[in-house]
Amino acid sequence: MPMPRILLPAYRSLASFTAKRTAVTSQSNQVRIVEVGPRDGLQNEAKILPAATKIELIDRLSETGLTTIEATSFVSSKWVPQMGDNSEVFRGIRKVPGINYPVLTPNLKGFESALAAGAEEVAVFGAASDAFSLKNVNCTAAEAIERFKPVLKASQKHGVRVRGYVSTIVGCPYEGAVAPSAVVRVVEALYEMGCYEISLGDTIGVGTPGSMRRMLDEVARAVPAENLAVHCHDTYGQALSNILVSLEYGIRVVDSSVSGLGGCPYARGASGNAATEDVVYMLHGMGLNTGVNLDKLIQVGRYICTELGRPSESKVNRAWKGPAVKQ
Ligand SMILES: CC(C)(COP(=O)([O-])OP(=O)([O-])OC[C@H]1O[C@@H](n2cnc3c(N)ncnc32)[C@H](O)[C@@H]1OP(=O)([O-])[O-])[C@@H](O)C(=O)NCCC(=O)NCCSC(=O)C[C@@](C)(O)CC(=O)[O-]
Repeated sequence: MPMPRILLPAYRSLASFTAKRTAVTSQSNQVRIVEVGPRDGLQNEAKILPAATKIELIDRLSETGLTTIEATSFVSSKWVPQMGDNSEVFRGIRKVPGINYPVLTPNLKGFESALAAGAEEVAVFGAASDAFSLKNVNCTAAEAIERFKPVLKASQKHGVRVRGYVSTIVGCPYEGAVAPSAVVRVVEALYEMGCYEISLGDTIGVGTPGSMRRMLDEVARAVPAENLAVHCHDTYGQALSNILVSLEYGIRVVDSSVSGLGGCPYARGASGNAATEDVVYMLHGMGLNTGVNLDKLIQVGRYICTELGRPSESKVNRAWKGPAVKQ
């Protein structure tokens, strides 16, 4: 039977990983959501919430069935004041067994502070474009990779898992379109360095299914799909479509932010992530399992939006009339 056209790119990209394919196929109904609202969401909100509210947000998210909740970032508070209470927040949250609470660490100093606060998983964050990297972490993309090496070394010593991010995977706010080969370079470097998963960030949400496919055609050949995640901002309203494309490639980890909070303070014009409520609604509607209780998640979205004094960016949240509505 001829393969449906929509599945062709996924088939091609996975074909070179025959052994891995079995694993992907056997888990293909399970999608893991990485909730980034408390970090990516709140780092870009004008209103800085008290640590107690952030802790309450994370504790409520822990009740929804999510298994990964990015809690905060150990970056300079001069650069990102919204995350200046990182240790207090991380120490204050209830650590539910079975849930990972990763934190961002740009360098060894951040890693050491995260470790002291009790972090068991960290994320290093690189970029495919130098101009963005310079604005974000004050060094080029290649220099950032050098800063990660001691972090990876220390993490191995302390048994801490490391996730990697690559920003500007299809477009940079300062350089424009980004070549897939530039993304591959950073993804490969992070993978070879020991990151267990690499999240591909469309930082300013300019990607379309076309540019995502062109990028994934090359990236999914370089690194197995089971080690990749996607992180799609929704600036141009393309996030769900781009996530759908990533599923075709066998990717089963999706970053999203409750009620679509946030963005990156060093990416001009970037809006929030794909809203977790919208992502979960779409995935469940496709028969995929996330383990997330959508009704509980909706309530958390409403809670944090009330605290921030702004409406939810999630269409599902705004429309939600209760779990009786058939998806
Ligand atoms: C990376 C640095 C620190 C380099 O900043 P720098 O100025 O180049 O660093 P430095 O090593 O020269 O140190 C300067 C000062 O910062 C301190 N410092 C140095 N490191 C740390 C640290 N870890 N924690 C706390 N303080 C730190 C250091 O101690 C010193 O303090 P001083 O002597 O002036 O008092 C800075 O550029 C920074 O913090 N940038 C923040 C970047 C950021 O958080 N961006 C947002 C997250 S990335 C993102 O959102 C994208 C993503 C992941 O979501 C994916 C996507 O959407 O694409």
